[in-house]
Amino acid sequence: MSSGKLIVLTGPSGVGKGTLVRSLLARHQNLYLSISATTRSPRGGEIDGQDYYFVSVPQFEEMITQENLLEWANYAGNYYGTPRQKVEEKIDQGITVLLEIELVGARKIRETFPTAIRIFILPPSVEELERRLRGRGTEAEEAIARRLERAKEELAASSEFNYTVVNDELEKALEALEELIVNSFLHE
Ligand SMILES: Nc1nc2c(ncn2[C@@H]2O[C@H](COP(=O)(O)OP(=O)(O)O)[C@@H](O)[C@H]2O)c(=O)[nH]1
Ligand SMILES: Nc1ncnc2c1ncn2[C@@H]1O[C@H](COP(=O)(O)OP(=O)(O)O)[C@@H](O)[C@H]1O
Repeated sequence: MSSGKLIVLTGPSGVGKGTLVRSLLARHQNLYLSISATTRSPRGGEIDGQDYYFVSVPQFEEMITQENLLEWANYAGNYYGTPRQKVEEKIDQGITVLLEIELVGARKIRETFPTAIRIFILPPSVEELERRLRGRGTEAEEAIARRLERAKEELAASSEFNYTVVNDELEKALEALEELIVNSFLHE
């Protein structure tokens, strides 16, 4: 059996990564989304072990020390990281794994997992990105400002990725992503 693929999705906060990933998983039951660990507080409606593993800073630092994370980063004041074991298990089983992670983590994966396909999701414009982020209504103004600041750095790095997809019309962006993922199966 051949190994599963690793697909990395990165893009600024508010661009629609979560929305796109949810739709992809609904349409393709054979994809596995890695659940990250984070020290950020859960948002209303988020479930521990489903959206994230919500952990304390000492717990997260222990995961780093024990080398339990495939990659990790500090983003807008909180730690985020990919638990290693599950991802490796799924790939060994021939299952395609999605990581939805920020830029520092995606760069790390490029080094440690060079066969990963790294896709950057772009907004139609910075104005629209800001509208989506505010429209989501999940962050306080200070957190929005930090995310927008970080968005500029991330957008400037989009050319480092294997592919970019503009999330203007959701359905079109989904089709473009599906195409890239399906192609990754064909070009072994
Ligand atoms: N490096 C890394 N980034 C992650 C991980 N999990 C989530 N992120 C990224 O952390 C950033 C903040 O995530 P979150 O607080 O859920 O906010 P949102 O993306 O605005 O909904 C996003 O860019 C996520 O893609 C992870 O395991 N590793
Ligand atoms: N193609 C799109 N057109 C308009 N709004 C979108 C589109 N994709 C996502 N959104 C909206 O933008 C907001 C941010 O999307 P979300 O998936 O939470 O982004 P991210 O996970 O990248 O931070 C949400 O309110 C979502 O419904």
